Amino acid sequence: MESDGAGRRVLVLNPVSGSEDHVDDIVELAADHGFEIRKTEAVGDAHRLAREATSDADLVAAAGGDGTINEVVNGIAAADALDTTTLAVVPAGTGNNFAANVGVESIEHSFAVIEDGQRRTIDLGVANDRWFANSCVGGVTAEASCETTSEGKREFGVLAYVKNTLETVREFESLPLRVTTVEGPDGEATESWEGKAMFVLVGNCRRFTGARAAQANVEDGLFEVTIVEDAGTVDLLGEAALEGLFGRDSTHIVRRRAPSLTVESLRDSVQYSLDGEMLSTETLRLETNAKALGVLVGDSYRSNPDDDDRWPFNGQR
Ligand SMILES: Nc1ncnc2c1ncn2[C@@H]1O[C@H](COP(=O)(O)OP(=O)(O)OP(=O)(O)O)[C@@H](O)[C@H]1O
Repeated sequence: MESDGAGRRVLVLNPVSGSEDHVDDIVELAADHGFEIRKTEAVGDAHRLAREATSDADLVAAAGGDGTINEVVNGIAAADALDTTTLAVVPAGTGNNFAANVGVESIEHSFAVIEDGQRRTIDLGVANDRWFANSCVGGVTAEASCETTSEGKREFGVLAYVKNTLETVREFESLPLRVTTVEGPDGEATESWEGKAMFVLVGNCRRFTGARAAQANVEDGLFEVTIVEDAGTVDLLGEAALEGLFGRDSTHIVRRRAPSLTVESLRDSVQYSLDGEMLSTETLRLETNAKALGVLVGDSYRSNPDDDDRWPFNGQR
């Protein structure tokens, strides 16, 4: 039921995300919870439908995977309605990374969160002129992300992520890049890294560590940046080699925290994946927009995951 005093509720539904068997359940639950339902029919519809919805709805739910959420966030931003809109997520994609990171476990659970969840104001990222909620990844990961298996998409650690990606790619050329991170509020210095990278992983809501815990601090105005350097002739698919590469003593991983950064290709255009949506460019400028959007979150969401998790920056690893 629509709660007292609430404005209109619109649910943008991608009927072809994930295993495509979610439509009936979501339509029924959404109607029970007072939502008007707008189904997408093609790529780009979720953006348009969300943009249109903001003119008279203050709660917009995105039902689909990370790509659908990305379009909905961009639609809300295009309507200049980030300040006045609350986003809810109904996980109906393959990996549902963003939903997991904000503590939303299933379709049924998402409607419980819509009624009783907490509203947190989270950071969003902007990459050139496109918004993203979860992560921006460049390099082989981006090119391979559409081939990644659903099981692989649920693996969160950088080790599993990189291994899974490399298994889907036979030949890979590393990227000559310059990554310049800008100084942050907690003493982070402006730093420039230049070299050959296999991956550049920029997490807003998502972190890429050796651990499986996936949620980054999404209220701190900072990205968590992980550069995986080209490891040369190592057999990358060997488990032991990967442990050596990406383990705690690794010299092949560069980590930074920064409110903004620039990734410049020293060769051709690079493919980036923004929450799974592709962008190709030579120069990518990334900025956090601190506390940009209200999102309904479940109980397992942590405003500061470092309080109960270990992260390389807090000196515990
Ligand atoms: N009706 C439609 N027909 C075809 N494509 C659509 C339609 N509606 C949305 N799309 C596109 O489907 C793509 C994939 O959707 P989405 O990322 O939400 O699901 P997924 O890939 O199954 O899940 P995840 O990204 O969480 O792994 C998006 O790029 C979106 O633009």
